[in-house]
Amino acid sequence: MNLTELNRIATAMVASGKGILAADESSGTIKKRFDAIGVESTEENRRDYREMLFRSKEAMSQYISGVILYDETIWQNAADGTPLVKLIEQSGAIPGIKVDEGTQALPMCPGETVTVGLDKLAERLKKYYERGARFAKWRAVIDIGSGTDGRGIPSMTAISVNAHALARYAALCQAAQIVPIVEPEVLMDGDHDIDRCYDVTSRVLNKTFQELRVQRVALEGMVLKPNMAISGKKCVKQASVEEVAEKTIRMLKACVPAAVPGIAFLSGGQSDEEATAHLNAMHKLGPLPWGLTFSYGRALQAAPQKAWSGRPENIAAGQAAFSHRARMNGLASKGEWQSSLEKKAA
Ligand SMILES: O=P(O)(O)OC[C@H]1O[C@](O)(COP(=O)(O)O)[C@@H](O)[C@@H]1O
Repeated sequence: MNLTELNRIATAMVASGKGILAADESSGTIKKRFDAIGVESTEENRRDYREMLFRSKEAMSQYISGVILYDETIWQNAADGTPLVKLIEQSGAIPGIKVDEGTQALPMCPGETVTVGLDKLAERLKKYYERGARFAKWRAVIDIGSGTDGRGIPSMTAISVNAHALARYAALCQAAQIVPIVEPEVLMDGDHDIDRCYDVTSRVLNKTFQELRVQRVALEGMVLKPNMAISGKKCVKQASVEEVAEKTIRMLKACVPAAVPGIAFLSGGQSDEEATAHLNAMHKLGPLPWGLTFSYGRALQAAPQKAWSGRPENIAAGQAAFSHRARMNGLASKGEWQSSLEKKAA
């Protein structure tokens, strides 16, 4: 393992003013997104849509540091035969790959899951590296709620097995000279308040870093992709932007060692503008010990998906919508965003 090189890539992934495009929706998730805009989820439509994003010159060259791909996409070529990975590289961004294989029900823990995909991972990573991937991603999913048997979740069992798998994955990545994005997502579904999210996320992060240490993962060669400390979607009292920023930074400072080069948030179902405003507000609380940016899926893609709607004549509009969101988030990653910039563009 060349840790200097892993650290160089991890640092580039969270460079100031840039962030990560999460375009790694699995087949089920992209179908849901396409259903919402009335587009059939065929291999060609998925390719055309993603090609549109990767050919968005302004967004890709100025505001996007890296792109997380799904297995299908990393092997796909653009309509003119250029591998999509090459389009990303040519724009100056780093290609990455989602390597988890989704979740499975966790035995003895009703309503909870464990993320799978460790079998043969070493061999898969080798092939992805040869294809150009320089980082990878694995998402663990932790739910907050009463649980199907009323005992309350998450259980320590779910937190522990997911942290163990994340660390196993991260160690395999580093051995393959690939930077692991470690993503323990605490879902914002439910009616819990921000303080419950803060407590659960803190437990999850602490356990994850404990496992990373036990399994000898070099913290200097990884990126963390966490959720923010935020109110559940159905919570009657929604925390303000300032409260989300203040509690998220307090939580991360308590749980994430400064040796980690960067943190890149998931958007988790926040609206586009909320996700931008929260990241921006956090930068007002600096200086921070790590790079802090976005790795958004929905909050970067909802607008371009709508503008495109599967029509070739809408490609320019889709790219303009993507470039706008990328620019807004790029500014937020420096604390330089203002809501008036959104209105101006509209
Ligand atoms: O399709 P999956 O595997 O459920 O992944 C869901 C998505 O969640 C993410 O981790 C975060 O996306 P969001 O910003 O939309 O929450 C993406 O990288 C990924 O595409």
